[in-house]
Amino acid sequence: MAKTVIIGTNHAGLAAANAILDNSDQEVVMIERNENFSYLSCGTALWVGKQIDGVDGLFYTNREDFEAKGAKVRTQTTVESIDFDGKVVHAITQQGDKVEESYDKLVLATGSIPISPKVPGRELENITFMKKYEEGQNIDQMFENENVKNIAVIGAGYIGVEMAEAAKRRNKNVLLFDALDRCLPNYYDTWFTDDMDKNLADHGIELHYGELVKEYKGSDKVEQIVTEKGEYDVDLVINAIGFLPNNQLAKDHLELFANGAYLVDRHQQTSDPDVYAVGDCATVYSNALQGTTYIALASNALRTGIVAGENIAGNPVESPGVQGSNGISIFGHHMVSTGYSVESAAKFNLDVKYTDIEDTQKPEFMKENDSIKLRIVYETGSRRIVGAQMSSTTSDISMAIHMFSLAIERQVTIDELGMLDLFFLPHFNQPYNYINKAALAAE
Ligand SMILES: Cc1cc2nc3c(=O)[nH]c(=O)nc-3n(C[C@H](O)[C@H](O)[C@H](O)COP(=O)(O)OP(=O)(O)OC[C@H]3O[C@@H](n4cnc5c(N)ncnc54)[C@H](O)[C@@H]3O)c2cc1C
Ligand SMILES: NC(=O)C1=CN([C@@H]2O[C@H](COP(=O)(O)OP(=O)(O)OC[C@H]3O[C@@H](n4cnc5c(N)ncnc54)[C@H](O)[C@@H]3O)[C@@H](O)[C@H]2O)C=CC1
Repeated sequence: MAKTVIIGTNHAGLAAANAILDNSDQEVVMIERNENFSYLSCGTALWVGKQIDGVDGLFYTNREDFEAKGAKVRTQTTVESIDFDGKVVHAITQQGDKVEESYDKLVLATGSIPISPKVPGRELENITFMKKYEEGQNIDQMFENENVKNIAVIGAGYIGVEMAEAAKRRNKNVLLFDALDRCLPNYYDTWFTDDMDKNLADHGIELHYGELVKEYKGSDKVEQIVTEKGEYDVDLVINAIGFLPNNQLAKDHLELFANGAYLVDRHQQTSDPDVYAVGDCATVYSNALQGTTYIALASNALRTGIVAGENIAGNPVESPGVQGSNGISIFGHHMVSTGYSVESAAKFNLDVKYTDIEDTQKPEFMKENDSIKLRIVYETGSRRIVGAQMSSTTSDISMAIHMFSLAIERQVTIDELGMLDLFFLPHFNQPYNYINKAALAAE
């Protein structure tokens, strides 16, 4: 019987395991360093910000679910090395016992690692990342402590903005830092981030943009951070300046992308045909870019896991590629985006134009009505849609961004979108939907 070993059993590894176990009778061995399975870190800010009742719902499966399907599950076991010629994985348990597993196919699902700022004083206590469940527990306890008053969040990306909101909801003084001059610069244009920055400031979060941390000071625990512009008293620092792929085990054996991610094809196969890579440790194919890139998202982890698992199970499945669709909701202000913003398109050398609309969602006579901002980004020559960004106080916009994701995948042009049949009912939208209106107004 063919045997597959999966290293790392968070979202990507679990999706791959399910796909193999559900579609074949292969032997599957799952190896995971942590004790827990399937921690949805995306719910951390909701949990530590006390918007949901506790952490329990943030785990969606457990080892028993996989053992019931016939998998051998090794938790609290760390893979130390892989013999790619002999096809053997070498691991060590928490008790120090050496473990070996041979394989026919190997799935690398080792995820990502938060980037560590190389700043003096980084070894001090009360400086943390926010990725693992244990880090969430630690932050939750720190928030509970009344002596912990001042929180510095470094990086105003997705994790940083969400953690800033969570800390504020726990009545802390929050200082949010970013190297660039605004929040969420990787996902949205200024037209959107200006609103989010106002939202953050209106809720009492101190914004320190364009301000790099140079040093952490303190005796045992961090007490101050020093930037180019000043010195601030802090009791807790949360570092959130991005992820790097965790390529430790195979970086010397496999072909890598520019940032070190395992380079994979549309079947999730690496440069070694018996080795697949999925989730945050691997590249993705971007339909907006029409090329390979790196986007660390749980949604990508799940889909890439399924693709690898199906292929290993014997069903040749090709990934349709991704758009990097994402969303954020802070103090009731929702923003969603897919593909590229105008700024990020420039970084990837895409020549684009854009069309904007600011409108109410429904006809004016409707009582409950939210305003909506929409920007559609399209390629100058081909006119295919390569991105969209939306913001509103209604979460309905999330459904619209899904349509833009499909439009990018299917290479729909801005002109085709203008005449797209979008229904009208006052409860939902206007006779001329804002999407049609924006597309028709395109240059
Ligand atoms: C706070 C936070 C909020 C987020 N919110 C969202 C969101 O709202 N939406 C979204 O799409 N994405 C979100 N993300 C990103 C998302 O969590 C990641 O993209 C996703 O976890 C990637 O899944 P993965 O399985 O590829 O990797 P990981 O989740 O990194 O899991 C990798 C696993 O491999 C194990 N492992 C690594 N090396 C070894 C080894 N040598 N031996 C054994 N085991 C090993 C690790 O212990 C880990 O369990 C968020 C991330 C964070 C941190
Ligand atoms: N809602 C969602 O979909 C969420 C997704 N995620 C994903 O998890 C991954 C990691 O998230 P983040 O760490 O927030 O990365 P990020 O890429 O979203 O943001 C990192 C931020 O740090 C800033 N930065 C970089 N170096 C810096 C430095 N030295 N000093 C100060 N600022 C610096 C960048 O300008 C950027 O704004 C991302 O891929 C993200 O998309 C995370 C949370 C929520």
